[in-house]
Amino acid sequence: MNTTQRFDEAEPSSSDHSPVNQDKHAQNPGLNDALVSRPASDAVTSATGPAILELVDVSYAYSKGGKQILHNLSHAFKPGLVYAITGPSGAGKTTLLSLISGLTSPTGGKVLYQGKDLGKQDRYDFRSHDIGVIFQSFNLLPALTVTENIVLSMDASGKKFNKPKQEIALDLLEAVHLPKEYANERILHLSGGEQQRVAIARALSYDPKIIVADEPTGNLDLGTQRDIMDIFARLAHENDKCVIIVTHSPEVAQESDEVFPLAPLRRNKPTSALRPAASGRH
Ligand SMILES: Nc1ncnc2c1ncn2[C@@H]1O[C@H](COP(=O)(O)OP(=O)(O)OP(=O)(O)O)[C@@H](O)[C@H]1O
Repeated sequence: MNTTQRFDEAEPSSSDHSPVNQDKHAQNPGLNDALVSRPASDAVTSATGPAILELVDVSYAYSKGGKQILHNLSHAFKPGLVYAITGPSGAGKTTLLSLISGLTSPTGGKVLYQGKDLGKQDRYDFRSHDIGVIFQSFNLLPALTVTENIVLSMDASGKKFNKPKQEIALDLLEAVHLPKEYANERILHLSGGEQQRVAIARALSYDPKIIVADEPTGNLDLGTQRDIMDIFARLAHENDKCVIIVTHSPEVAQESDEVFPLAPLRRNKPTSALRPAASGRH
């Protein structure tokens, strides 16, 4: 487990095209196939390898009000693990997710992606290829169908895929345990839990290395919550993704490999205590 603090704000990204992700236009290797069919015994983890994302003395103050939210946070996020960012309301969890996903830049310190300063990379490119974000409100387009929502993200990524996007979308539905009959259903006709699964499928559609989710199990029943967590665990442990989840749920924190608790800045100084993986897997 982990103890830390928080950070950042929303400003346009700089566009220094660092050669960070050399394979970003490579063919999609078929994450969905692996996620559907790979037996648990084949689990792969590179959790002992280098960090894919790193916070280095990250601080953040919103320009409006100037209140500092995060102060000198440092932490390494590795592929192959599920991380839970926890903390009371207002501690800065969503702010931290904005920094990690390149939506905002720290006002102090750096976020490194594959060892290089994210602030000096093309953050649009990062967001459309390298990180999949699952928002609390899903952010799906209600007038479009399930498949159309997924394919839209694939189109926006500019990646080449090794089979038709519609087929990949169907495989992704299977991966998130949504019946294929839902493919042509409009988003508005789906329940909250079903929309959450579509949001996950969409985030996976261009095979990002990092997946972040803001309260992905909020308002879901326990069975659905467990299933969603199982999907995230398989993405990390079998597909070597770095999964970062913001949650208020003790169950979700318990099922993650590492917990990164944020304390409100005014009350507590930054800390760096880590909780060991719940399962002892790593
Ligand atoms: N755009 C903004 N401008 C100024 N202050 C903001 C802005 N967005 C958030 N804040 C403040 O930053 C602090 C952290 O907000 P944030 O949403 O990151 O917390 P959180 O831990 O995700 O909370 P919750 O669990 O309630 O979602 C809060 O005090 C909030 O009022």
